[in-house]
Amino acid sequence: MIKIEDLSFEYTTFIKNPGIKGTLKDLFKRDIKKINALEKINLKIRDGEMVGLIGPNGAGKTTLTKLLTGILHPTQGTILVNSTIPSNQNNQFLKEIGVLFGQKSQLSWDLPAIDTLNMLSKIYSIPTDRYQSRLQELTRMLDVEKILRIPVRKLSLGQRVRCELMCSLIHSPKYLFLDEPTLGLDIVTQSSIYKFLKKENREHHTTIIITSHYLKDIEELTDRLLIIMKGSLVYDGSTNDLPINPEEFQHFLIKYSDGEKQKEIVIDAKDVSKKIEELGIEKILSVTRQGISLEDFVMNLFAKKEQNK
Ligand SMILES: Nc1ncnc2c1ncn2[C@@H]1O[C@H](COP(=O)(O)OP(=O)(O)OP(=O)(O)O)[C@@H](O)[C@H]1O
Repeated sequence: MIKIEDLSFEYTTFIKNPGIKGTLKDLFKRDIKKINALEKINLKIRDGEMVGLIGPNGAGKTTLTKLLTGILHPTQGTILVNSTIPSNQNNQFLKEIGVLFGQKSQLSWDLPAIDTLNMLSKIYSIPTDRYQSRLQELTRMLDVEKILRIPVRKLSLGQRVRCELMCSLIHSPKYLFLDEPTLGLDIVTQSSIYKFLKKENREHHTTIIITSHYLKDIEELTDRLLIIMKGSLVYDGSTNDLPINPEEFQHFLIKYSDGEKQKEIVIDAKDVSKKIEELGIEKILSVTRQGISLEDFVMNLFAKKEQNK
């Protein structure tokens, strides 16, 4: 169980004064600026739940993930993950969590992923037979047989993300924290990763908390949605209970070739297949999902709530 009570977090930064005079002044006295990243968050997540955390840039999603994994210590309030305070970072706690930050890599650029995995098995003291069977299971589920022994620098982004997921899960953690794991991936790879995560959750009862900018992705993956805006939790509920249909905000960018020129068109999700058919599949260069504007979405959500009062 994850239990968060009255959690607030404030970053303290130093203001850099401009020019040489400013730099000299900074040597003697630094001006401090406080940023409220999270304010009074209360939340409970049961073991085995899959929860989606969404919010616009700067909402506080990464800060919350860092607090849950013990990288940051709360300014106020408490967090308990399986009755442990994450920022105490005891060894048992570290064995119970898996983390994947989309923009940070656990893999070594010049080494094949299998070397990192072997190293992690030692760090987590996984018994050899358990390590081998988990390695086989993840290799099969993530379809990485052919890429585990290739230096990471030669892999595509999608292949790298699959190897990163292996590293986050090799020690069979009870809690998996994913911060934008599918950033930059095409739709097919995204949905194969989501399929994998659902399976991992179902078969191992792993609690998964996944952060994204995209409401639609979270809707496909989880039943419970948390929306965070400017450091506050503004929605905690089932994706089915959302008073508006997220499809309304979903659109795709289709790039296609029109003779010699490359063209592009933005289109509603519901019209995508019709448009592809119309243009002719052979002309399609790429189809990318465009994130909804979360601000629009949340504004709409609350506008509807106000209307219903
Ligand atoms: N190291 C830091 N020092 C100072 N302020 C920070 C730091 N990291 C984040 N912030 C600020 O805290 C707030 C929350 O940031 P956070 O990265 O948690 O948001 P986010 O929802 O993850 O955003 P994004 O989707 O852009 O990653 C923002 O105002 C951000 O500018």
